[in-house]
Amino acid sequence: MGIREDAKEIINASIASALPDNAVKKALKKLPACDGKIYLVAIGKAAWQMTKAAKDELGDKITDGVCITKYDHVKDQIEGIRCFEAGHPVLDENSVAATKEAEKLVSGLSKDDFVIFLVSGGGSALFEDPKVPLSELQDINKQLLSSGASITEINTIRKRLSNVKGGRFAKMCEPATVFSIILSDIIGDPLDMIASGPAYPDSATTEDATGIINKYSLKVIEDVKALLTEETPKELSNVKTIVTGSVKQLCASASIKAKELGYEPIVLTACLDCEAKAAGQFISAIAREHSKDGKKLAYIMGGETVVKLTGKGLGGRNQELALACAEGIGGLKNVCVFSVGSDGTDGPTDAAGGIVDGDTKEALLSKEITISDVLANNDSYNALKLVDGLVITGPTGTNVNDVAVLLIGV
Ligand SMILES: O=C(O)C(=O)CO
Repeated sequence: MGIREDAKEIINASIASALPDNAVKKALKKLPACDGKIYLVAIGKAAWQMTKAAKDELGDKITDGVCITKYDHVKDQIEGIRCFEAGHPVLDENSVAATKEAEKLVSGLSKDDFVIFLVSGGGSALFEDPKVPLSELQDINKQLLSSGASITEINTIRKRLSNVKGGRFAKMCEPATVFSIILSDIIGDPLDMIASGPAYPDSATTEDATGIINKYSLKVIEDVKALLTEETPKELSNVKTIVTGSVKQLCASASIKAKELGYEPIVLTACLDCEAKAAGQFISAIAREHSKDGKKLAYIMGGETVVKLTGKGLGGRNQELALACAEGIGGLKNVCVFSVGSDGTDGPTDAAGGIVDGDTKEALLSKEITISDVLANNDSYNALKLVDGLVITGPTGTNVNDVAVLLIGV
């Protein structure tokens, strides 16, 4: 089998291991006895998959439920659950309409009732009842997403402009108990930041929020500035939280599969969070150093890089990482690098990420395309498409960050 086929096996195995089904079922076995009714609200890119697992586990014990996920992520109807699709990475009117359904579901509950709240990344855009006009919030989200701000910084702002984020959804559920199961897609599992923490006390402060606006020179209206000075709930007494899945698991599975395929796996980090281009350059330096070692090696990195948009092209952080790497590994015959998002969508594209090898740079040059120009225009999708460099998985049903692997053959 060739090195690219090995790469594809590692991609499939690591994503499959990060599916939330078993984790959700296991967590629900810890659900205390309930004297009232059980409701379900699920948000995020993995919401459908998590809801399906919950329904399989609890069946008719769920009185009613709302599942909100990204477009094309509802795989089928789930009996007794209303599934909605909405805009991501920037929210839209469907995000707001679906969120209103969830709000209605949890209003007027009793202290004996339970809300099973299934949270996954992507929830910030999909689950929203804005405190500012939708168009204003969409504009701020676009500015934040292209600024190079980290997800923690982005969500610190989002929380203050929302009626459901930053612990406020849990407040709406009072006096019912919220049983929150969180699939982590942020490095270090900061529970208040994943999907902007609708059921977790906010650790960030108004000073943090204002600092972020200044740091990235964001243009915001006066109403927004005023909201940033309002504090979010710092304590919640009705929430029990279980965190499942993470990028560490994604890396561990990549490592197991690589070993099975005869590579010596080296997990370098599960918290890669620099600029995508820088990560690609770094990985290519490792490739140049070790490509002549005469051993099959697999360097594994998990995390979530960032992209500071300078151009108008199409791409995503994983595709940029892979393409940046292609520049530095050009000519190395025994090397392949991929970077994929476990959710199956990288940026606003239909690709999960990118895959490159020592021939990629030459293949692009033969089409008069230089990698530096493509990166300057953030157009990695269109370049990789021309050289069989896209990894397409479709929506995977999970969301636990990204994994990048450098494979060195003999
Ligand atoms: O906030 C989100 O929606 C994220 O994707 C990070 O959890």
